[in-house]
Amino acid sequence: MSALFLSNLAAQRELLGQLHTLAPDVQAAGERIAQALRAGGKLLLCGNGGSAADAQHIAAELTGRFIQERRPLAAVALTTDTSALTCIGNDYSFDDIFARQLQAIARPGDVLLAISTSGNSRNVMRAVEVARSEGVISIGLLGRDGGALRALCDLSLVVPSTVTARIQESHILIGHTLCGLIEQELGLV
Ligand SMILES: O=C(CO)[C@@H](O)[C@H](O)[C@H](O)[C@H](O)COP(=O)(O)O
Ligand SMILES: [Zn+2]
Repeated sequence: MSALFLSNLAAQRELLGQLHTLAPDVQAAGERIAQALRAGGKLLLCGNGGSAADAQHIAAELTGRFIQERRPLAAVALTTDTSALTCIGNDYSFDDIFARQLQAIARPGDVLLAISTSGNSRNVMRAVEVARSEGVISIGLLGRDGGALRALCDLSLVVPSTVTARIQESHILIGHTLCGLIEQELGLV
C-alpha cells in the first residue's frame, strides 16, 4: 500500500517541477471560466471512467458549494444522463455521446472542460471539435503528453505522468484549484 502513496507523492513532485508553466495556465483557465459564468454562460464538462467522475465532482462543486455559501454557478456534466448516453451511444455512436449533448445545450461563450488522461478519447475529441464550431471555448485537462487533445483545445493543462491513476489524482487537485479560482474571481469568497 505504501508503494501507492510513494508513487502519488512522486507524481505530485513531478507536477511541482512543472509549476512555472502549469500555474499560469491554471490561473488563465479559472479566469476564462469565471468570465463565461459572469457573462451568463455555463461550464460543460466531459470525460470517461474516472474522468467522468471528476467531471461530475467539479460540476457539483459549482452548482452546490465549494468553500463558502454563495449563489449556485452554472455547470453541467455531460456524463450523468444515462438515457441520453445510451440513446446517443446506441443510435449514433459512442464517439457522439458528448458531442451531441453539447450541440443541444451549448451556446457561444460557454466553456467546455474536456478531461482525458490519455488525451486521445474519441468521444472527448469529438466534443472539442463541436465546441469549436459552436463558439465554445475548450479547456483540456489532460495527461501524458496531452495526446491529440492538446492541440485541439484552446488551452491545455497537462499532468506529466504516464500512469492513469496518478494523472487522475492530480486532475482533481487542479479541478479543486479551478473551483477556488472561480469563486475568487467572482468575488464570492
Ligand atoms: O479510472 C480509471 C483508471 O484509473 C478508468 O476508469 C479510466 O478512467 C478509463 O479507462 C477511461 O476510459 C480512460 O479514458 P481517458 O482518460 O484516456 O480519456
Ligand atoms: Zn481511476
